[in-house]
Amino acid sequence: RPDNDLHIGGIFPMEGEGGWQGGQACKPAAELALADVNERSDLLSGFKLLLHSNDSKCEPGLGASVMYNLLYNPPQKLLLLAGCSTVCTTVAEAAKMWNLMVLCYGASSPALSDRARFPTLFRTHPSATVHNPTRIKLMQKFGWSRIAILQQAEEVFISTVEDLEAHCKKSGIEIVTRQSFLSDPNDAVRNLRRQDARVIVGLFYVVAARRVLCEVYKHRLYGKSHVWFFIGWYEDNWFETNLEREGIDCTVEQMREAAEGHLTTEALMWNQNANQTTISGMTSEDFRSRLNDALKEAGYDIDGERFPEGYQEAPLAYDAVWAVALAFNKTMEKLEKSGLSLKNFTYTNKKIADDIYEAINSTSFLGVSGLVAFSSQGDRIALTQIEQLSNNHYVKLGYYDTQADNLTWLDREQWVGGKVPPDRTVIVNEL
Ligand SMILES: CC1(C)CO[C@@H](CC(=O)O)CN1
Repeated sequence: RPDNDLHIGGIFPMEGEGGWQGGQACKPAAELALADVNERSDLLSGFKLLLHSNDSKCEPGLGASVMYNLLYNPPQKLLLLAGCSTVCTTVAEAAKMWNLMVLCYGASSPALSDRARFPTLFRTHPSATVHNPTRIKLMQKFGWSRIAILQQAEEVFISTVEDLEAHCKKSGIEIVTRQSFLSDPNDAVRNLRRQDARVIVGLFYVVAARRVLCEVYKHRLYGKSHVWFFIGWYEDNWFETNLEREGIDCTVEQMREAAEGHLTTEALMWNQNANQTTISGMTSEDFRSRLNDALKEAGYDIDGERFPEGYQEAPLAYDAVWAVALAFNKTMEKLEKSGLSLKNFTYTNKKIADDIYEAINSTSFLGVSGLVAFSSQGDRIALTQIEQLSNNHYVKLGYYDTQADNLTWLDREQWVGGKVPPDRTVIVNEL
């Protein structure tokens, strides 16, 4: 092998039953970025970045064996890219033993924000807790200080709720009840009615969300006296599809009626300013058309049935490769001063690993996913977007920059009863 190649490992969830198969769009996106950074003569001074990847199926065990094979088969790898929270947890917990940085492009679990367990983890995918300051900001904007929480009993939602509770406590927002369910939300929704919950934050995967919405319809926990916060990364028509297949005993009309007016929050993964040139020279829309071509090449049909999973997160994988290239570039410049290069890295060389860590830690560039920068826990710092479902389609209500505490509001919200629903029963004294 020529010795001016720098090698990294890539662990992508391509197929598999459970979890997220986001590697389908994220792997092509990462490969686009590799081609782009290797084109740049001003990056990596003559070295080429090569990606060696395998499928984890979003299974931690398979992810571990893929990692083992990447590490114990030449050439030596300098860093690992990975997707899926479960796989990133396993890979990032082990990687420190080989002094390897791990860059996760598809991991939302709040548990990963832990430098003690994951000292070399960085992620271009924001943690699920990124929604919480936005939820609080909206509650303060609409004067809601009495809320309820309904969650599915899954690790990512349990730790997100713990973070939300801490934010509520700090902001003086009372949580009247926190209901959780494993797969049948019936009792939990009934308890919300009993507690007269009016503003409810819902945290569950999309299949559970359909079951919740039908129960909400049955218990009449919707309309002019209730506000729901749902997660914003479900498909746009999530509340009216798969009803038969999943045994939902509500009609499309009933689901639409119950869903009308709900709010959603989500992390922004595509740079909003569509004609802003990013570090690669592309705008995010240029990236979209190149990605679409690459996906068609790979046999996907982005207008039809074979839509690739991970399309939404593809900018995170593209920018993860740029973050690696820029960090390696910075590290090479530093190493050259002492006559060394990244070719001197070995799995036992903590010194060079620390240089790479420092370089990634100080990342700051405009990527197709927006500004790429990491918190001290290695978490992606990201903007969030707020939408509302009005007449069966999502309307953008605004954006929130947590770091700057800046809410951009478009004044498009509509309320079923014509005014902001109160967070509790209001007793009107007849004068
Ligand atoms: C927004 C979503 C769908 C959250 O889960 C991520 C996958 C994971 O955390 O395992 C991918 N992106």
